[in-house]
Amino acid sequence: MSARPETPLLDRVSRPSDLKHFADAELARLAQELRAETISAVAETGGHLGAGLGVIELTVALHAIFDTPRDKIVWDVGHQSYPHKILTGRRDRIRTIRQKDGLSGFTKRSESVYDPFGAAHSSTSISAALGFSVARDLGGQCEGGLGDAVAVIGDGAISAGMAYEAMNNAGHLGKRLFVILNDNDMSIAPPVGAMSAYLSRLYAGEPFQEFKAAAKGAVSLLPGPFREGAKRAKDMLKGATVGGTLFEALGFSYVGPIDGHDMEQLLPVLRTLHQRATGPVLLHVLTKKGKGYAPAERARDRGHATARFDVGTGEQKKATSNAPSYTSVFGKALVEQAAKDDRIVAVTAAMPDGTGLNLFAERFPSRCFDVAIAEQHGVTFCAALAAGGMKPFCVVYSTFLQRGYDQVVHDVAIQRLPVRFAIDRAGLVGADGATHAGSYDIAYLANLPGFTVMAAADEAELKHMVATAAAHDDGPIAFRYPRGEGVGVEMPEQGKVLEIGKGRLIQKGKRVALLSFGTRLEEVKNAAETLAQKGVTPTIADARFAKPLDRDMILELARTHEALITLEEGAIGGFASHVAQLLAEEGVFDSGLKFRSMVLPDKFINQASPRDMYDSAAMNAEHIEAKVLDTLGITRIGSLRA
Ligand SMILES: Cc1ncc(C[n+]2csc(CCOP(=O)(O)OP(=O)(O)O)c2C)c(N)n1
Ligand SMILES: CC(=O)[C@@H](O)[C@H](O)COP(=O)(O)O
Ligand SMILES: [Mg+2]
Repeated sequence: MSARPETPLLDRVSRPSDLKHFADAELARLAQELRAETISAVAETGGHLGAGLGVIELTVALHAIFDTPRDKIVWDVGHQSYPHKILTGRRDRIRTIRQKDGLSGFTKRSESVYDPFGAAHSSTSISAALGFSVARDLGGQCEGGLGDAVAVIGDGAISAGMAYEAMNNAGHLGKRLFVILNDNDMSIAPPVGAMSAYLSRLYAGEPFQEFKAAAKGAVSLLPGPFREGAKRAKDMLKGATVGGTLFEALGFSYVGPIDGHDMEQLLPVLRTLHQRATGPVLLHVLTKKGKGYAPAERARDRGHATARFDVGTGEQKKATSNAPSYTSVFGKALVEQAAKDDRIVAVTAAMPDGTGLNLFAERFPSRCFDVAIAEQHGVTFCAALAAGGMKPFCVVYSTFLQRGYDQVVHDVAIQRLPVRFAIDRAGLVGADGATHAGSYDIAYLANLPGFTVMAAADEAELKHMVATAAAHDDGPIAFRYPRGEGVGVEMPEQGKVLEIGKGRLIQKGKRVALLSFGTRLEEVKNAAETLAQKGVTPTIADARFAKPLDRDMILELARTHEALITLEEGAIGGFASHVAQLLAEEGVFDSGLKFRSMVLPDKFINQASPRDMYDSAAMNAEHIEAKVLDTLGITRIGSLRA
């Protein structure tokens, strides 16, 4: 472990109000200490590094000028909030971030009064800040009080429609509200789209340099609101406003762009805005993702997310893997299918690397579309691609597909369009916690008429499902697979097209049948080994499909066993509900089948390792074993219940 940095000024900060006693030069030095502390902490824990390093100065300046927790700072996504957490009384726990029982990697209301609004999915901050402003003006009350509201939103996050819905509303209402556009010209990958190009144009011209000089000149004159300084500051705001920006058309005063790492610009400009704003203001701040830590600045993703690392060298401490990741298996399998069929196209919403589509983009650049953070648009775009005779793969994390659910129902399912949904990060994902859990897709897709829903039990199955989806033209089809590496099974040369609605028998046993949907199958096999030592040999089946169900196989399992237990990495209302519905309708319960389901519990599970999270969900091998024994009346499971 590297030595902790010397932080004499930061050591004097236990809450943001302590910053009020610092002179501007001290605030600038404090920012450097905060940067060193952030690097040192993330080196120990891993996590989102680059975004936080890019907003160090902004974080200090906001807390020095605004009055939190009365004023509400809403960090979009929240992955850049580590420095904010350090300044807001959580420094002593910052080295627990993203760990079991530790701080969340995002802002979280239950964690601190200084996190007025939780996040993790992007582009919600302006809506939330506007809500606080309106509540304030209507006399609302909340913990910490209600003062100003400040949304800090990145250039990536501001690509999403929701941000414009909020600005449209805010511009109309005209209430005092601060939006800080943190423009580092990066999303997770380099940003794409016309909006990104537009933002670049805003700072391509000269005003930036003029503004810098004006801001520096104003330092000695501020803060007296009615003295010469005020006049200079006001002139500065007027002069900096680039006429005719999109933001002005939406009813905001646009200010900037300013250098977000230069406290001599940030402090006076923010002070001026704080003193004088009467309506919605958008301050455009230019920053560098990963700022101040060379390995992050150099990295392709600017240190967006990192494993634990050595501070001196920047070398990350990654565990070696024994099997390929599901994501890479998917990426390669899709390239193989696309090489045979030029109607296959692929769509990602700002996650080309995370979804493995980078491989596809390299090979078929004209058939791969990064639509930016715009899941809703991405889904409808795919629907029309399908209507136009293409074979679109909408490749998305389970949790982010939630954003596009109406589009899934209205544009895809109702029109029965053959969009292929490749759903990565299915189930519990680990360090990102509850906001990123892929818990709901089985339930929210399998309830849609005409949808085919599959889950891969291992990486070979995933390859087959890619082939199956490519071949499936009869309506929408989805297949899900988890974060992380596969189980190390032998990989087939070719993906084979699976028969729709047919599962597979893995092991024939007696008394109890374990019907698994997805990658719990490995845990089921492990449980079966231990059960065998206790004289119980379960039948094991892989359902493959939650919709359509393999009715014949399920009814046969029910007919030939005393007990049937389903398993899935999803919330209540998914695969098990469909099986239960089938069994009920077929009258199977009338003859006394013992039916149990192992689903995610009805609670949000905080971050931990995936294994620990499945432990708290009571869904690992030992829980399966206990469930079998309990169901068969062999022993009770009390001690293993979640
Ligand atoms: C709805 C949604 N889609 C995708 C993501 C994944 N994601 C997290 S951060 C991020 C990039 C955000 O870029 P930006 O807002 O510019 O912030 P920066 O990291 O550059 O500071 C993405 C795509 C998300 N959190 N939410
Ligand atoms: C903040 C955010 O939403 C992403 O950075 C997310 O943490 C990525 O998750 P993976 O590490 O699973 O790609
Ligand atoms: Mg950015």
